[in-house]
Amino acid sequence: MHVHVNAATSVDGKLSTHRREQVAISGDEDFARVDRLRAEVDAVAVGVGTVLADDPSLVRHDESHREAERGDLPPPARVVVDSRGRTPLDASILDGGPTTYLLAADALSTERERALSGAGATVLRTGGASDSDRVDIEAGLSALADHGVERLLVEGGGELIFSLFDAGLVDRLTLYVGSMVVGGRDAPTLADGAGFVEGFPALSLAGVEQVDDGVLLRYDVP
Ligand SMILES: NC(=O)c1ccc[n+]([C@@H]2O[C@H](COP(=O)([O-])OP(=O)(O)OC[C@H]3O[C@@H](n4cnc5c(N)ncnc54)[C@H](OP(=O)(O)O)[C@@H]3O)[C@@H](O)[C@H]2O)c1
Ligand SMILES: Nc1nc(=O)c(N)c(NC[C@H](O)[C@H](O)[C@H](O)COP(=O)(O)O)[nH]1
Repeated sequence: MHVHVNAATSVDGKLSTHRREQVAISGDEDFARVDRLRAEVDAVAVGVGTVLADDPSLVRHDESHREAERGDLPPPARVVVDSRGRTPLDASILDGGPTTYLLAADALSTERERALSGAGATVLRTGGASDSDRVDIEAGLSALADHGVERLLVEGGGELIFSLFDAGLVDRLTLYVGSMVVGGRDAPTLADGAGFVEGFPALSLAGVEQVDDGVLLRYDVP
């Protein structure tokens, strides 16, 4: 599976405020670029932290490119990495649009699984990671591959992005750096989790361009 991570940070590397409230870091041009990226993939994923903070729908907003970019392909599926089923039953991601896969661990109760399935989620239990109750991310991506997902766009947040780097599963990173300072030692950053102390993932810079009043950085991950 090809995994493309896309996110937007402030110049000080923050994804949002210390209150974990969504900040529009991208401008119109960058949000339109993300919309086009969604057209190139089979599924768009976030962690449940992002669902709880931002309530994204992860659908394409501008369908005008769809014919040229996706042909007859169905709209991209949505994915939430959500060990215990914390996704609210009325979340926008469960709006009855494209398929929404919920990658869950053993910590998901059968009662909550039933409720989420009833609300429209396709629950894929992938077991727990060996060191936590969380979703085993490698097993989760394999389960998605079994459902035909070959190209995955991950839109955050920092916990999920760290786990993907930690597991060596990121193929490409596009990072929009908006010209603002958010600050806050507890504000989410591009890669949170436990952090690395050695074996830092090395990226290969593949492009730099100005978008809106910020900078778009493109990296390949060798
Ligand atoms: N600027 C941007 O581009 C951007 C993009 C996205 C989000 N955001 C911001 O980022 C914040 C949310 O980020 P976040 O880091 O808190 O949340 P996140 O990465 O979206 O979700 C993290 C949660 O996913 C679940 N999870 C399950 N298995 C996991 C695994 N193997 N690895 C990592 N997580 C796993 C965990 O909850 P359980 O243990 O309950 O399963 C974990 O707490 C919000 O403030 C949002 O506004 C900004
Ligand atoms: N590219 C980008 N720039 C930002 O400034 C920002 N705050 C996000 N945040 C990611 C957000 O949490 C969601 O993943 C979707 O970008 C919103 O999804 P909708 O289109 O509302 O469904 N993403």
